[in-house]
Amino acid sequence: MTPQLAFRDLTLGYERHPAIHHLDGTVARGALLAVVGPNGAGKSTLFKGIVGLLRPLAGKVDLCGLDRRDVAYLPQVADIDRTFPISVYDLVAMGLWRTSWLFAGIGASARHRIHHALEAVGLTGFERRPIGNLSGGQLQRVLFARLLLQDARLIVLDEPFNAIDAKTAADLFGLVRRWHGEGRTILAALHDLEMVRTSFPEVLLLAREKVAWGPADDVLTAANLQKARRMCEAFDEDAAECRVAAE
Ligand SMILES: Nc1ncnc2c1ncn2[C@@H]1O[C@H](COP(=O)(O)OP(=O)(O)OP(=O)(O)O)[C@@H](O)[C@H]1O
Repeated sequence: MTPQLAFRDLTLGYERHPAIHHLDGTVARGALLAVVGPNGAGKSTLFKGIVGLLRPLAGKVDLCGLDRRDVAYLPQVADIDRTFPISVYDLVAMGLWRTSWLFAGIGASARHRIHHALEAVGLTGFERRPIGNLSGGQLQRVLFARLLLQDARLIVLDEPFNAIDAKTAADLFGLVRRWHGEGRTILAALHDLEMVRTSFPEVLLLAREKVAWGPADDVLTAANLQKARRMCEAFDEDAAECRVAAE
């Protein structure tokens, strides 16, 4: 197995209070990994650590030689400021930042790619709409169009199918399958365990630390899920500070 991402004794947290403790493990190149766990288990925190929005309190996230620009991130829709005055077209075009210099303008080939990305998510005709006027599902489609343009090797999706209808979820999961078929490495935080069981070969069950990691059927047992719930409920929000790695 060729590793694409590794956690090495990784501790992440806020104001030095740990939210993820001493996580170790390796994600293979081309993996399709679901990250599951109760509310507050640390899934979003882990993803923020992977994409560099959160600096480890201890340990390390190893991208195994990948440039950060080769990592694409879909934040939770709730984290997006929908009052920001930007059109669908411009938000999707931001997916090209790796290849286009934003202030240089967008050329014909880039316009073509944006058009195709919007078509792929079923939003042709929405180009000039401000994002504040979109439904939750439409906004999620726009964010997937942006991911399409990013063309990243490692894709991190935080609750990509939350609060959207079944048709939209199925359409967007079709894109995830396509990326998986192209050999990209995908991590997705999910609450729908049925979807995880049927569609994700590998699962990491988190409860502030690793509860289990492996094939879905081995990880999603009643005993493991109960253990994760108990661990989250028992977690001390004021747990001792972790020393910063650099100290
Ligand atoms: N910006 C922040 N500042 C302080 N604490 C935070 C911050 N963001 C998250 N936390 C805390 O870190 C812990 C892990 O939160 P996180 O959002 O990673 O969990 P999650 O598994 O993604 O939860 P959910 O399923 O509800 O989205 C929680 O106790 C949360 O309150």
